[in-house]
Amino acid sequence: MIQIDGLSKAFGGLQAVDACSFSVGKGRVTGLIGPNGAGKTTLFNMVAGFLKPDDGKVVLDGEDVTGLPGHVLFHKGLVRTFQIPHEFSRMTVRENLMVVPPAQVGENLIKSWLRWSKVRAEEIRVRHKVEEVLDFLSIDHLADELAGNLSGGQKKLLELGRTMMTDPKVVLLDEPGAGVNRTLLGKLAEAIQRLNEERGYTFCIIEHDMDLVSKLCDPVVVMAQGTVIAEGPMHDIRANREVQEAYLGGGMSGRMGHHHDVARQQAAAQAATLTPREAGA
Ligand SMILES: Nc1ncnc2c1ncn2[C@@H]1O[C@H](COP(=O)(O)OP(=O)(O)OP(=O)(O)O)[C@@H](O)[C@H]1O
Repeated sequence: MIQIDGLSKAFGGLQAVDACSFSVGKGRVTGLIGPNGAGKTTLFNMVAGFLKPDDGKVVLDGEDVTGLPGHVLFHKGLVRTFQIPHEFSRMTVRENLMVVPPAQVGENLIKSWLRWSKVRAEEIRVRHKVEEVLDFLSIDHLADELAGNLSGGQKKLLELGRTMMTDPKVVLLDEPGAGVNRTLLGKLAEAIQRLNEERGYTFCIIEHDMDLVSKLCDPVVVMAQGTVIAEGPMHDIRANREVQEAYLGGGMSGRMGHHHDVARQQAAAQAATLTPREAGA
């Protein structure tokens, strides 16, 4: 689905992403993990068209899309979720879904604004879609709530809902689990799983919560210092010595020190330890 080939990006003297290559397979949920500062977000920004790579290629469904801007990729079915913009917090959940532009918008639709019947038909289609998304994510009860009043986890569900409005082919999720309580985390994970299994969505997910990664992602790609150091099922990744060293060595000190938080440190510690189940106990 997406081939990332030798992608590189430097910021001044810092090589944030360094000849990074891997694939995101169609119909899979690929996890992207690695210590703080490994280059994951920078890589995502290049794949989603928000940052121009210095070198390398991004191929989407056989088409070279390197350096194409985000809105062009969006129309090709590749979307990246973003936090709900500040100014949308005073709109309701339903309104937040209504205003997502359809991915296939083109001149026809713009012209059609002159033709009342087509406008009506489009509005009815969008309204149906909104109700369907609210129902799928079990957030119908929040439809008239202001987005600004939602909890962290509810906001993530709404972000996923906004993505669903565009019927994407491949979705890049940047830390869907961050700041989400356990109950909503289960709901979010289930929604991602169902979108993948029932609707064929392909996902690539950056995540620090290793439980969530084990539950959702196969394969898992590990980045450290801008390159891919391991790739495979989570079970193998946890046992991989180079991965353990990346987390315990550079990961928690030195160049990576731009932000630390407890969850990330726990995730790093977790990645380096076999759970009893995985150790065969
Ligand atoms: N716009 C920028 N200008 C300068 N340096 C940057 C910029 N964006 C990222 N970096 C640096 O590039 C390196 C990779 O950062 P990136 O955010 O991609 O890592 P990450 O793996 O996503 O980390 P985290 O898990 O902490 O979010 C870091 O050292 C970071 O400080």
